[in-house]
Amino acid sequence: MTNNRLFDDASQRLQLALKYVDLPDDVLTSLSYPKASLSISIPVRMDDGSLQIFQGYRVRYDNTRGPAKGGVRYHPNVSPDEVQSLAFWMTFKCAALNLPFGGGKGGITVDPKALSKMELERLSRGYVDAIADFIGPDIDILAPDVYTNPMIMGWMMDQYSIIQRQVCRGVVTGKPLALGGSQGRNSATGTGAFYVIETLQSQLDLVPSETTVAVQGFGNAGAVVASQLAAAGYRIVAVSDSRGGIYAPQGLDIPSIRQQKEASRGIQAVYCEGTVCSLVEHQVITNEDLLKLEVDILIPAALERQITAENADQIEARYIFEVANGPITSAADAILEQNNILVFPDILVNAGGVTVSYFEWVQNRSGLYWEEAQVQGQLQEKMVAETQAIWQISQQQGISVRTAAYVHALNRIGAAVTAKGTRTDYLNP
Ligand SMILES: NC(=O)C1=CN([C@@H]2O[C@H](COP(=O)(O)OP(=O)(O)OC[C@H]3O[C@@H](n4cnc5c(N)ncnc54)[C@H](O)[C@@H]3O)[C@@H](O)[C@H]2O)C=CC1
Ligand SMILES: O=C(O)CCC(=O)C(=O)O
Repeated sequence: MTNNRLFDDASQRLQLALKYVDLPDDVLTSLSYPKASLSISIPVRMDDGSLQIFQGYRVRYDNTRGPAKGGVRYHPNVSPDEVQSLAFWMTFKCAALNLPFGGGKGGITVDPKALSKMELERLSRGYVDAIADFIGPDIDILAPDVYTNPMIMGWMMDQYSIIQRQVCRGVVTGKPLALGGSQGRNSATGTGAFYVIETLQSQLDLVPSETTVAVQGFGNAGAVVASQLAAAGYRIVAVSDSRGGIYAPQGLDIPSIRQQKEASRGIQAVYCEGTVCSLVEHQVITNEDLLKLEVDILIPAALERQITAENADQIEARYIFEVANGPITSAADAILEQNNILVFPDILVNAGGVTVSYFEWVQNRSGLYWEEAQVQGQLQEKMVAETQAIWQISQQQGISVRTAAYVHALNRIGAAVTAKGTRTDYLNP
């Protein structure tokens, strides 16, 4: 059965994992609701002089292990339910990677492609004006997510600094380098996912030259993991963006697709409108077709709920690495498991982004900036260690890798919740 609320579905993963941890009921009780949720209206003066009001949100799901941390999404489908679910996932992601953060997330219901750059800047600054009392370098730290980027993070950091009357770099990560961003943050989500796959290469019997890969979503996360896998010799046979995709069994030329895409052309246009790549024989496919391809590795890297009870039986991949947040519903998980398709979960696979965000926050606070090699080295170290730990839990306890990742995260969150106690302990010792 499909849950209508994304959050109900998300919290099922927690219920499953609770069977494999030994934690007091207080832990589950305190993780059942977000700590705080904010809904705001953002008035924006449009270029034509009219006034438009946009709806925005920020949810602080949990902050037991540290300030809340998570991105801001600009998308027409952003809703309170989606933002709360994304903040919930951030809580477990930060714990799975042992980052000293809780989980948060934000969003604005908007189609950013329909706004001019000036309108986008006014919207982003308006969002920060409206949530300024709710965020801060020790409270809740913003970052990029779908359809937001370093330029927007720069505006947000600047607006917060204007409000505080001091430069506040640590309130936003994923900033441009010129404003205190970190080397490697822009590519960190895809690179982190690549390290997860690389770490499991021998356990999964992956020989790069014989391994085919399909990637749904060719943005910050998807394009980077596709590039890294292609550079390591994997055969990327299909990629897509919001307008659809392309499939070439002999393999696609990822660097030239990236180049064209960065020049603002859709994926299909790269091949179909006579560019450098047009000689490669290919088929135009839909996003739904891409998911059903017979490939070794499927990487959903776009939005949530792409693989559901309706299409899970048609998935032919051997392994799925979730680079997007929440691309598989819990009902689909059960079907995939029955069909022996191994799923590697979002809270591990896409955690490279928030890991380098943590490095950025550390650099901002210390005032000491790291070389690219130091960032990559520390990212790799963390991704490898936590991937191995989660894989081991999964093997030892005979549970899915997703449940193992939740068990791993829950043990850390549980220790913090227990150590902190609740205020009622003082009243009723
Ligand atoms: N940017 C980051 O650091 C992180 C992102 N993620 C997750 O990765 C996923 C992608 O995010 P980003 O790459 O940052 O976003 P992005 O805005 O850079 O790219 C999104 C990509 O998805 C495509 N897309 C949009 N709707 C689609 C649809 N219905 N079907 C297929 N493709 C579609 C877009 O055309 C674009 O290529 C999201 O689930 C996000 O939450 C997770 C961790 C960190
Ligand atoms: O970099 C961050 O703080 C969070 C990125 C994010 O939103 C995510 O991991 O889903």
